[in-house]
Amino acid sequence: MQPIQLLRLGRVLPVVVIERVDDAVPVAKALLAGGVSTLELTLRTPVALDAIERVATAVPEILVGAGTVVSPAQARDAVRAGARFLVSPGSPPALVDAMLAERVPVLPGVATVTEAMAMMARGLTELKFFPAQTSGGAAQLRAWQGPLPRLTFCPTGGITPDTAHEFLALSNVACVGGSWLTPPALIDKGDWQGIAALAAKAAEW
Ligand SMILES: O=C(O)C(=O)C[C@H](O)[C@H](O)COP(=O)(O)O
Repeated sequence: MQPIQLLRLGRVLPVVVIERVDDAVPVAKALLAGGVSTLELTLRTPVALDAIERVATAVPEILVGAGTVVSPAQARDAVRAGARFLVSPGSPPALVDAMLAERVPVLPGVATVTEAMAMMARGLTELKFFPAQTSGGAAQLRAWQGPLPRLTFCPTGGITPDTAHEFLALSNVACVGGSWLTPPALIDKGDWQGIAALAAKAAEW
């Protein structure tokens, strides 16, 4: 799969933090039930790799990737656990090398024109724009359309259901990322229907 195909799988890429590994499969099933076919499981908790493995095994219909990839070792470990794509908040060269070596779609993060140009120079044309809201929001990406016409972004960071449409209206945005589909309060309560309902709203975009 090419990165552009990953970005076009849906208009929203859920960013999920799993604290208890037993929550991983029900969260993935709830997102799928709501019509969302991808999820980015962040490597921010000790159970994250186990959670990726469980989702990859038990819910193969959803495409699970790893987010918050900040070290080369994490890129390798995540793919071994079953991650089918890799997302990073940043794009330091050694990390991007390690992510590309895994031969899965990768979305390194950029927040400036120079960072975006550095990725373009490596032949990467699909990027995460992070942190989207505080790095200039949709206006920033609109300003990049002229000088960087070949790039397509998945903005993430501070996006809400109310602001998502400003980004999705741009020709250089394929999807938006965000954690609002899987709020910790709903996960803690085991409110899988609530998560499915949030996913269903976003799946209509
Ligand atoms: O963990 C990563 O890889 C990141 O780059 C950060 C996340 O994508 C954002 O923290 C999600 O942002 P919110 O939707 O505002 O919660």
